Amino acid sequence: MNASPSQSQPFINMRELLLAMPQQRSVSSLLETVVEKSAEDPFLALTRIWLIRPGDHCATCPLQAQCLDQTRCLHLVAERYSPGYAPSEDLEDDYLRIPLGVGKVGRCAVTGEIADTLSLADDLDFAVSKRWGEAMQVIGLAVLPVVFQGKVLGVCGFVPLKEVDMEGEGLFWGRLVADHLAVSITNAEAFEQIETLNKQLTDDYEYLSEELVESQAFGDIIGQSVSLNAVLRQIEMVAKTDASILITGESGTGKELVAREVHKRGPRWKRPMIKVNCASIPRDLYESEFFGHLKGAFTGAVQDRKGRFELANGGTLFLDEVGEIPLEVQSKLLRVLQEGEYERVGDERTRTTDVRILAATNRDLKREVKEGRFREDLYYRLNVFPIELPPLRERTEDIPLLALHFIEAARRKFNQTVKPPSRAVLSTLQKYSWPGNIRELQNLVERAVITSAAGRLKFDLPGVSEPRESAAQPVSQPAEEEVIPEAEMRKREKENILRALQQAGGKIYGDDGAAKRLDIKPTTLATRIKAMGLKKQFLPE
Ligand SMILES: Nc1ncnc2c1ncn2[C@@H]1O[C@H](COP(=O)(O)OP(=O)(O)OP(=O)(O)O)[C@@H](O)[C@H]1O
Repeated sequence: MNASPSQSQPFINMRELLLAMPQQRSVSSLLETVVEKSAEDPFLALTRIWLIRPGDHCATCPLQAQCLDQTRCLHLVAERYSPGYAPSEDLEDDYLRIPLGVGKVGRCAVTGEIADTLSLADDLDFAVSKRWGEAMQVIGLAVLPVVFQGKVLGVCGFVPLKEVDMEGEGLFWGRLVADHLAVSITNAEAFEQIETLNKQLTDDYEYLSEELVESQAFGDIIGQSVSLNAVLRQIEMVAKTDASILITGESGTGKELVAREVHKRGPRWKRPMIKVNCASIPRDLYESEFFGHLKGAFTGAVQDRKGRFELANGGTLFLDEVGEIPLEVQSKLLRVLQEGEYERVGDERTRTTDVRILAATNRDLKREVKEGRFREDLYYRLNVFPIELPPLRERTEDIPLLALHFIEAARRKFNQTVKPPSRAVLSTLQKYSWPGNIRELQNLVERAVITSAAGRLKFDLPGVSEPRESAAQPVSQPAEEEVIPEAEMRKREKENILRALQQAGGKIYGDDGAAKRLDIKPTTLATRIKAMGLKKQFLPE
């Protein structure tokens, strides 16, 4: 039993409670606060709160016939016994749901009026256990409606001890708590709604941004060859990490394009990707280019200048033609890559930077290492994840697509009307060996568009007589690949999601959830499920 409350001041906690209530941002924390603070009051044995909620057991409720509203009833949403008053045995649980209009609590919810508090027998009607009440010698159950702007939200029940003047001071505090509770519930519900809407907005935003990225996925990188697809998969895999990447391949194979794609899809996409063309820097200016300089540090340093590492801080630094960096600069580069520290030329102050390094070269860096022209430790630093771009002659399937892509781009750029090339022309383009790779193809197409007469493209392939336009059909589609209509795509996406949900037993989150199987974020999946109206079928109620 509780220590005698006679020395304590009744309802002392209630003042604190009144201050704490409006600060709660969720209904559950609010209810917890009320019952917790009330339980600390030495004059209360038990506090219970019921709120009106949709009826969930109406069909099996034994009191259904007496219920005045067969769709809603009072749900016990919070309760707390004061220390020393907890029942030692399992009690009947009739009070978990109370029909509107039934018993003292149910009547209070209908009339919105404070019920008489001192009749023990009635008090215990469907509200607290009679056995427990008698054993604890409580005087009854004070029942107060929780009313906001004339609408009854629920009922508060306080079980006071004998010492309490429940008709006077007790009633006063009880009323204050119930009234504050009504306002605080309404506020907390509004907060919860705002939170839900906010979350939904964030999810929608995330989803839409993802959709946008997906719709632009590799939008700039054209090609469907097996070797290019392998590169695209590598990009997809590594872009999300912060790993350094060494992109190798002949000149004009798209190394810079790949670097841009990696940056765009990486964690630093909001910050810039700074490019340094290491082949175009004069030998004695490398340091200044990388790390910056102070005014007067050398002849020509007329003002302070930031280096590329400083500019790229927080973002990505793309070291193009990295194999051209002289040995003496390589050690300084290694230091900044290892420790993130560097000094501007002419400055003693050590600065720090945080950059993701993407490097590209058309040299065989391994051989450069072997022959002592490239530091081995730097090579391994840069080559955490290698991506090798195949030359165009090894992916000739991509040539028609690329040619059409460049024709369209050049047509718009130079505002020219051109006829699509015939299959015969595309086939000739495919047979050419393209020493200059995609850049060469692009240049050739641009020239053809500029010099086209009456819309007829004239490709000037070195060493090849002019490819003849046959009378055959012009090619509008480069390959015989199936084009899937939008509605069909949506259908397939929906089926795929359903399949994943079925396999995951309706579970979205977690390692065995559907989102993992689809390799998308659970929030994204949840939004899609909602948008596709799949919720009812697959989500747990
Ligand atoms: N798969 C592709 N789809 C569309 N355009 C491409 C593709 N690959 C390369 N290009 C285009 O070809 C040109 C050369 O590409 P890029 O500059 O990325 O090559 P690179 O390998 O970095 O060349 P270099 O070694 O000379 O620096 C660019 O205009 C680029 O946009």
